[in-house]
Amino acid sequence: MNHTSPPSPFIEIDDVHMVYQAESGPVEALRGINLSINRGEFVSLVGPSGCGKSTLLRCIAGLRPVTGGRIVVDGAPVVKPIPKVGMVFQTAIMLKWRTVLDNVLLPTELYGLKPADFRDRAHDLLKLVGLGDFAKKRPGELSGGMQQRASLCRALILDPPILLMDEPFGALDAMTRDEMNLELLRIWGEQRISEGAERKTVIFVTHSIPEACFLSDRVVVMSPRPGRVASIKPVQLPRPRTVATRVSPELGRMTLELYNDLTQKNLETMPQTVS
Ligand SMILES: Nc1ncnc2c1ncn2[C@@H]1O[C@H](COP(=O)(O)OP(=O)(O)OP(=O)(O)O)[C@@H](O)[C@H]1O
Repeated sequence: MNHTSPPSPFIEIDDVHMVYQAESGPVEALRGINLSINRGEFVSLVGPSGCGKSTLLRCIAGLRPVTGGRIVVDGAPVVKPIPKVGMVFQTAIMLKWRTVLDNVLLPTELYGLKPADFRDRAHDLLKLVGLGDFAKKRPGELSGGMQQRASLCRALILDPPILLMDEPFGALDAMTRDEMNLELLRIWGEQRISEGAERKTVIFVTHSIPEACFLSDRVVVMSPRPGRVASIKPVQLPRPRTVATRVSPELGRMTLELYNDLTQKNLETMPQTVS
């Protein structure tokens, strides 16, 4: 008999509830979330505004304690902020008086490490995202897209196995956003920063269904608040995904399916265009 059990998921979200104690009274943000994510998987979260996507990311990172259930990362329950995580937010929060390089190196200081030991890696990462010549510039001299690239480098500086991204490209223009999608996929799996490095596990929050489909292995659709998992869709588009993938009928079909899931309507039969 074969007693080998399948490997346990890298991130396990087990019946998670989260209630904020706001001044106006309790706000139930998450109700009974169950989700297992494997090592190296790229998972997107989509759902209506206020359904708890950011809350779930914060709980996974250990920045917010759950009020029910539990989250286990790499076998250990999350009870405080975990260093295994790099976070990227909608706007690149950069310290404007520091150079781009010193902004990228910030997490080393926060964790009491020597920034000098990470300088080479910071330069490599900046080169990887096309900012090799901007290390000495101040953030104010960079465009929004460039700043977001730099904040991606900052999230990657300690080489965390998990990347949590909260609408990271939502504030960018459409062309830059498309470029950043490709950049992210390249960093995630199609080019490793160091030989033998493991593919990162990514959880990506977005309001854009086509973006979620384009990037992910699976898309998790959340219901309106209190957030629950409404459906989980595997994305079977081949990798590497390219500009051609973006205009493929398969991506269109998948996007429509997810719109239908989200809106609980069959948009295919409605006299309107989906953009
Ligand atoms: N610090 C807080 N105190 C009280 N309520 C909060 C707090 N943060 C979030 N909430 C509430 O919890 C719910 C979920 O918020 P959250 O930001 O996680 O949603 P979201 O899905 O990320 O929204 P969006 O898509 O608009 O960014 C919302 O109703 C929000 O008002």
